[in-house]
Amino acid sequence: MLSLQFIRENPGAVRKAIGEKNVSLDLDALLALDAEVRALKTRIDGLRAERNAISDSFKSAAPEERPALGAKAKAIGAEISGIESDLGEKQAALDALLLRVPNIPWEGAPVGPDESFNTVVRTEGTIPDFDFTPLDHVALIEKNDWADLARITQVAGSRTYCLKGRLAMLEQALMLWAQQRLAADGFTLMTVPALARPSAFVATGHFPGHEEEAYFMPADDLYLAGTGEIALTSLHSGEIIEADRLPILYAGYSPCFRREAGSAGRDVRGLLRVHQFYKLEQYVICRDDEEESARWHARLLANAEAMLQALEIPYQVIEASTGDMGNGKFRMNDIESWVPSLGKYRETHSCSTLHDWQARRANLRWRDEERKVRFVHTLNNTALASPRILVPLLENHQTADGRVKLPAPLRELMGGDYL
Ligand SMILES: Nc1ncnc2c1ncn2[C@@H]1O[C@H](COS(=O)(=O)NC(=O)[C@@H](N)CO)[C@@H](O)[C@H]1O
Repeated sequence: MLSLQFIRENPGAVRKAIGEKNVSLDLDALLALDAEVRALKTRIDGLRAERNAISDSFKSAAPEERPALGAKAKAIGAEISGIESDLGEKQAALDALLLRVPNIPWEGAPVGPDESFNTVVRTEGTIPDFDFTPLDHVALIEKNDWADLARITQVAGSRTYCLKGRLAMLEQALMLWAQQRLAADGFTLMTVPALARPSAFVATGHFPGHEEEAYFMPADDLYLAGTGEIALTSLHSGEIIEADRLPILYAGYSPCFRREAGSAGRDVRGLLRVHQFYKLEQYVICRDDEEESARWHARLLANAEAMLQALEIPYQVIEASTGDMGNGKFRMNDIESWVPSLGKYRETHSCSTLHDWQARRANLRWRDEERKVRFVHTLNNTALASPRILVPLLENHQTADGRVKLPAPLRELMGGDYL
């Protein structure tokens, strides 16, 4: 969310962001509502002042004047409550529109309505040149009995899986390895719940707009989050964080649930796109300073790239277009990992700077050195998301005999050179 003051003072920039991010929002209607709300508040203030003047004069008024004064004060009170109910409705309508105002994208973002306008920033790693016909991850799994991808669906429905044996162990080893790396880098590991209130989805910007992507439990008024970002963004809601506690660095580990409502027919084979997965999330709360946010964006991206380099997975870094980055983002870089069986790169990480857009929605504030209370900045990036990361890992490291050679950092944890 942007501040009303910023919107009033920069309507052109906001209108441009609405257009470049393909947001359906009538800014003129928002500004008109804002003017009406301000006019009603001014009117109420005037009437309250008038009523106060009457009550002040009441004491010194002659007895015969008092009934008329009382009647006037009563009439003013009735007029105020009439305006207040109108104000309440208009304020609610204004608040709903404010939640839809997109963040201003950084000037380096490719301008375009969707991911086809994303650009490749850099490509790292060597795409494997197999001297045999490589298998895809499903064939490798079936050959080695590393998961159940079929019978489990009679229990859990489509887009579900059950990792088995060494592959199940590898997922745990990968997560521990990534958690240890982030802990060594100053991030506090947090195992956060997927259960979350609707307000937590509003805070991140998932709601309004993406309600159909989340599983909902009406009896509890709870949703299942698709990312640990949701719990971490609202964890400190309502607090005023002291300057010396910033930056707060969390490594949020959680199960993630997504209905994939809009993905019918896409990635239906295997582990790329499932309803329940596990993610280690890099999350930063820092002071509202654009340079500091830019430094953390680079750090979160570098952390993820370093992991992919250690795992010897070829990848490319993507600069997200204005239409692909989403409402709340100032900047988003995805990392796409090479999937041999598809002959292309597929997204495995997503790194975002949001400035104070989430902080305003989550009421996340800090007290600066001059004791001024301000909204913080938030950032997030995937550290590892499994089982999707297993797809490039298995496929890039497969051998002619259908085994998988483990990248060096995992061999000790996995007790051997091969999965
Ligand atoms: N349905 C899914 N199945 C498997 N993995 C998924 C699914 N949806 C997302 N992911 C993984 O989770 C990563 C992050 O998802 S994201 O929506 O792009 N971004 C976020 O959730 C941010 N909080 C950064 O992690 C993706 O890059 C992908 O690796």
